[in-house]
Amino acid sequence: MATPLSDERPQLTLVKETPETARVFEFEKRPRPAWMMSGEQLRQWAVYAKDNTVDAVRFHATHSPYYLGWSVRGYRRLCLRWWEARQDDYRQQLATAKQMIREAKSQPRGSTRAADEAKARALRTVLRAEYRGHKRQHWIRTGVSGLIVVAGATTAVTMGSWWVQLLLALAVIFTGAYFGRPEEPAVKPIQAPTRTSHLGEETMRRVLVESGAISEKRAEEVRGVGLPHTEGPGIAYEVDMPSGIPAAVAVTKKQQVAAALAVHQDWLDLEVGAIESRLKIWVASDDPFSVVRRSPLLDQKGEINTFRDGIPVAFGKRGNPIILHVRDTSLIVGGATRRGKGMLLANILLGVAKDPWVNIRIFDGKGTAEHNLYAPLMATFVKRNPERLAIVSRLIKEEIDRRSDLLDEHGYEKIDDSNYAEVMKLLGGREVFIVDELATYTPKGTSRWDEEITENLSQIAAVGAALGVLLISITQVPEVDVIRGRLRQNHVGRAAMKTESGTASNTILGDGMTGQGYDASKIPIDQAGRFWLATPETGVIQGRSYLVTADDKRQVAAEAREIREHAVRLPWQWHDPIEAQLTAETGITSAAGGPGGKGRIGSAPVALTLLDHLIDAAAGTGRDEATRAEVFAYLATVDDRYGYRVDETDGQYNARVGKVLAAAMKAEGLDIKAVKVSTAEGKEARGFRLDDLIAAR
Ligand SMILES: Nc1ncnc2c1ncn2[C@@H]1O[C@H](COP(=O)(O)OP(=O)(O)OP(=O)(O)O)[C@@H](O)[C@H]1O
Repeated sequence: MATPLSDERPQLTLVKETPETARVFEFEKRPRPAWMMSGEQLRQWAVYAKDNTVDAVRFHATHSPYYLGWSVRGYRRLCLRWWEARQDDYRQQLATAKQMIREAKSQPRGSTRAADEAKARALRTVLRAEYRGHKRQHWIRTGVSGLIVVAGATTAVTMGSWWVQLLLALAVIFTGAYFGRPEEPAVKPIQAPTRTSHLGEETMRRVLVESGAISEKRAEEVRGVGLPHTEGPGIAYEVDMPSGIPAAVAVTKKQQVAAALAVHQDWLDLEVGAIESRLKIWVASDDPFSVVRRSPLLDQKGEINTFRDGIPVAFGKRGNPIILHVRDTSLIVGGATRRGKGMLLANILLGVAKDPWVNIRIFDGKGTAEHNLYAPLMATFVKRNPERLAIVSRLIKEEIDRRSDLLDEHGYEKIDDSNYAEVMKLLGGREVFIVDELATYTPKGTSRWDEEITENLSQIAAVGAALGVLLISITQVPEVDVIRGRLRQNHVGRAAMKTESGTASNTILGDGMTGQGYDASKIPIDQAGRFWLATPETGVIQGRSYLVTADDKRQVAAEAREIREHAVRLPWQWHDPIEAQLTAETGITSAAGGPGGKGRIGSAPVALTLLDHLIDAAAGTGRDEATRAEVFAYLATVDDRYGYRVDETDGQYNARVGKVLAAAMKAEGLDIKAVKVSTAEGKEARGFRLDDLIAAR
């Protein structure tokens, strides 16, 4: 018995498998517009369309004076076209035929001349006939279309109602306007707008999402507050973050925000606004420190009260002046060589020089001529003399005690704006005590007095400010053995010019500052004078000092001299207890730079080398370089061998002192080559650059 076929077995068939029917391509369903699907949407659409129409009518109505102008231009263009069509290029062709006749006539008599002339004349005749025909045709076409237009218009005007006339008038204007459209687009597209110039709500949404401060789905919740507006060289704006997200989140993403805006993070300010969720942003589309600015003090005449008003020494990111209150913040300025420490000091000096109540005392450890111009104003001015610094710093410490007692005796708690004038008279002014180049004085082993100097300066920095004694220390060697821990800590204000390394930057600004983004080693090399400043009043900010030229210094020194003379505050006009004591102890004064007026004083000055003199000579020109002639002239003031001899010609003099200099340089082991420099008149000459000389030191 045959077993029944199991269900699982495939059915056998003799017919080949039928191929699958070809798939019909399926279109995606066409989406229907929302207004078709719902009455509500349709009503909205109608309102929208109506508003648009009203807007369009209003816009075009207010622009009708333009369209009338276009229309006039359009009809003029049509007339020109009509005239050109009438001429076609027959005139040109006729002119060519006439030229051909002239050329044929100019040929020598003969068969070719006659034949060429005949051919040209025949051509002219044919062209004239064709031209006449063309003009006739043109007139007929003009006549017919003109007749239709005139008849139609007359009928419409005479028989049509007012709206037909209106339509006709509009058609006339429209036709003219159409042909009279301006050839250039009326509004030129703004040229390559920078991304930052579009700072607004939309940009901020994108930027905050791209920087990772908020998620994409919350971007719509970012709201602009007020309008983006220009502030200094950039644009300022405020936005409210989505609820629950503090603005501080965006502030921590400064680098990413800067990247999203396509700017450097130094060109950007991010701050938390009046409420936690409000973000204040300021951004420039270019480096705000790439410019050089002049001190506003140079235009200010008369005396200055630096205690009350401070000194504008630099400009900030937004072009705003950075005011240094030389009042209760001792300051340390550090940075690599030629990076602008001296320029910041020059700005401070502009202010204090014109404040008659400030006793300026400078200990210049570099020994250059940088401060010589101010010498006549200075209560104390000494170059490279550690022993004298040790004495003066001790005397200033004693002066602090004297001041404290005096204030106490007279019932003053401290110096402030209300008692300023009386207290100044009582104390004999404020002290601004500047040590320019700590490395000459404080590192271990530089002199017998290094410990004493470091200790005295640390104490003055710590307690002096409250009693009107302010210390400003400068160093190009920001290393811990130069600015020993206590000395640095006691300087409340710190300014770091470009440094060689992040460690050097931290030595000035404080440990861990690079980690927070305050790294002076990252300051661009081509922006001398730029710095990070940390003071209690300013917080940590960036700035660039104003440029002060040698001429500016001269001008200010002269003004300051008058101001101080008038106020009876020039060094010899008032009793200075510190200089009196110093003279008693050492037998020599250093008021106004001492007897020579250049700060070279004392029984044991650091011996000045030839290199010191060369540096003085180059710095003294105000151009940071000196020609050989200028160097010789300077050396002649310190060494007789460089002076002119009787009967010596210029050539002989130059040859002789050139040899003396070469021999002296060799003896000191100085290997500095004379290079091309500019003279004061801008010509070329051989000489020495200050940078090279300082590098040699
Ligand atoms: N704010 C500034 N704007 C423009 N140029 C500046 C500025 N500051 C400094 N410079 C330029 O840099 C040069 C060096 O500046 P400065 O003499 O102040 O440096 P320094 O750090 O004191 O040098 P040194 O190491 O010799 O003490 C200046 O001669 C000037 O040309």
